[in-house]
Amino acid sequence: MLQKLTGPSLRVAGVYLTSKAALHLRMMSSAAEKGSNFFFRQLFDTVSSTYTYLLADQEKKEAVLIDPVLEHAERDAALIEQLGFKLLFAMNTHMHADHVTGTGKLKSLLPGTQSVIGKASGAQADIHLLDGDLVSFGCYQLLATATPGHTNGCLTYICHEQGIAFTGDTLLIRGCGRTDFQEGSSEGLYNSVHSKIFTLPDHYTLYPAHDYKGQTATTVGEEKKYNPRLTKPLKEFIHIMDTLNLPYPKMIDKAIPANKVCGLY
Ligand SMILES: N[C@@H](CCC(=O)N[C@@H](CSS)C(=O)NCC(=O)O)C(=O)O
Ligand SMILES: [Fe+2]
Repeated sequence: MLQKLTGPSLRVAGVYLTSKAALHLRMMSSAAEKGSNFFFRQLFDTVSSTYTYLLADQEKKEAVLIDPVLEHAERDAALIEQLGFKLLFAMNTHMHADHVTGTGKLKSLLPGTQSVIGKASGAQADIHLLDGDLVSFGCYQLLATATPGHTNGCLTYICHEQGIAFTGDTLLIRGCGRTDFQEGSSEGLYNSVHSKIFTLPDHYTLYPAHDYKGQTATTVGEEKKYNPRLTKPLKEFIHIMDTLNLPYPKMIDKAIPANKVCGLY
């Protein structure tokens, strides 16, 4: 289920929740104290070093998949079926440049699944999210939070009930997404991270879309202290980003047109 944040709101960790969402959050906090039925699995693509995340409510059996890779759509669908979950949403954090998304293929492998991406990405999908939209699965919610900079349409998905966030390529472990293509903006990325991610509680665990060194997760507190780029003043950050000299992603000319149509090209 997709909800919009409207009406009275409560500020929690730098974001505004409607009174309904805030009530839900308080209910979930007490549920977590009693024991959680939250399912979490981090999956990996060795070719593009992409992480895919399967989240589910194990009682209600409703699941979401974040940043699936086309070549692993069968693997992911088989896992979801084995676990008895219903995949509600196959979601992207942004329009990827380094791999083709599996969202379109998952829709045909698991009928009833809806594809989801940020509206500002310019990509096709069943559901286009705006900043502040809530994506529900079972008794859990992901708060879509606009974090432009790596691309215009980048979203960070925050699950306040679990104290976790999926940062896509906006914030990588001890790094961040490059800003030299897809309408990238170093200043935009810096502001997104400082206003939307570094304002979350220090203990929140952050899961990126990629890691190239075998690292799996980080926390807000760690990145605020040790991120070698984002701990610097804005001017220095922009200089770092301007002089990264990263090679052009090998798949970009194929991936972007394919990802505009959910990987179905
Ligand atoms: N070599 C890889 C691409 C590596 C790359 O550019 N990664 C992106 C995220 S995927 S759009 C990035 O933002 N990297 C930042 C960094 O500091 O590494 C390929 O050819 O696909
Ligand atoms: Fe990216």
